[in-house]
Amino acid sequence: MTDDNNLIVGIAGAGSVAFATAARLAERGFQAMLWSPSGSRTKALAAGAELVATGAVEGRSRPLVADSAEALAEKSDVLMIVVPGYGHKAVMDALSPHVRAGQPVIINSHSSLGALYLSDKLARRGVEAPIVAWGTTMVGGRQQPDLTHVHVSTVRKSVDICTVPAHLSDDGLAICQRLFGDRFAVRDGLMAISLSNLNPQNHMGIALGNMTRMERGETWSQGQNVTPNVGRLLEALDRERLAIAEALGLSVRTIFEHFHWSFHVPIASISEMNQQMHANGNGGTGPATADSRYVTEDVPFGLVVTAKLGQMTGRPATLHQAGVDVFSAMYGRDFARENTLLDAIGLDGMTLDELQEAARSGVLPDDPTRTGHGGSRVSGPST
Ligand SMILES: NC(=O)C1=CN([C@@H]2O[C@H](COP(=O)(O)OP(=O)(O)OC[C@H]3O[C@@H](n4cnc5c(N)ncnc54)[C@H](OP(=O)(O)O)[C@@H]3O)[C@@H](O)[C@H]2O)C=CC1
Ligand SMILES: CC(C)(CO)C(=O)C(=O)O
Repeated sequence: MTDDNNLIVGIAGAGSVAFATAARLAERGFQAMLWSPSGSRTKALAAGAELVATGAVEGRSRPLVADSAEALAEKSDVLMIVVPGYGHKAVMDALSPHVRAGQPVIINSHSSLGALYLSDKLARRGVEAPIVAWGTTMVGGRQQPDLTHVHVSTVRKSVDICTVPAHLSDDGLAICQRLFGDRFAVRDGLMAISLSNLNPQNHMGIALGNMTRMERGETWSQGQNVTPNVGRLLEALDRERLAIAEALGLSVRTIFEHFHWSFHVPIASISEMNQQMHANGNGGTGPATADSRYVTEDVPFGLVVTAKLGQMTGRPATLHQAGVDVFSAMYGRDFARENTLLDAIGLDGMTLDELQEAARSGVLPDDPTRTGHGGSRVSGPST
């Protein structure tokens, strides 16, 4: 790997978090390179415009732009996948033929056991690389319509991570700390990280409580509208997630820790913490459309997974499942069928033991019926 000043971090994605991450990397002295499938959001940057960051990260930088997934992988020392869950499979399919042995890939943030899909694809090429799954993003933010400006709402104090395969954990942690500093909590593997993304449960309560605002395109404060009843729903959803983690013997962050570490407010009830964020000017703005990733990403790629893990561990997540059913009825869609990653890894055909072993090794059990099954695995990783 090259010196810090020459280290290139290739970001697959060009949305809010991709821009905010590029700005944060520049602030820390690293060169970011962006690529996204359509290329539409990187046109201004490719034409020479500076990326301007305001808020929790302030500064101007010049991220490079790659014109293909192949170029991004070839020119980068480290890769980051920074698109919503519904884009993970497509981006992993585009990148995986080009990932080199040992080249770290950070999934920012991890969704739906996607690290397993990617690592199994690499194993089939005989390639082994540290795939680092993050429970949430390091930075939050909103891309502005001119596509040269990002408002960064927060730099989190702590992000939960794990590495697949597990024996590369030290490498995974080292690259994260080198890029972003000492802001990581290593959790006990991919099952823990899969239970550490709180956005699906939080966005479920927020979207249910404010659906008419979203549908009518209103501008509304998200934090202020985590009212006592919405806050209690979020806390109840959290207890379901924690019960699954407990059944698996795993320690994961609580919703109280999440808001404390992410938004720097003292621990209180979830409604009170959100009111404090609002008072601090950091409560965020809720979605102004029903076509929001709070539902279209978080229901199929978040709630569905937690509900399945609840079934597998004998700790039914009835509120999470109710969320899947209620949003499916509201939207006239079957969100349970929209998760392409779970089909591709064949989760429905796996036992809990098989899933836990795959989460450690990064290799899926052989199953020719799986949609992502891509032929024989090459034996032994290449170097
Ligand atoms: N924004 C925030 O503050 C936070 C975000 N997150 C999470 O971070 C992740 C990224 O969020 P954010 O940056 O806000 O999302 P955006 O909607 O801004 O991401 C847009 C990017 O995703 C790409 N994309 C969208 N759909 C697809 C698809 N089907 N296939 C391939 N690529 C696709 C777009 O490609 P193209 O450029 O081609 O249009 C674009 O580059 C999400 O998982 C989100 O839940 C978590 C916490 C906070
Ligand atoms: C809903 C909220 C504020 C908390 O999960 C979030 O979106 C985040 O952590 O970025």
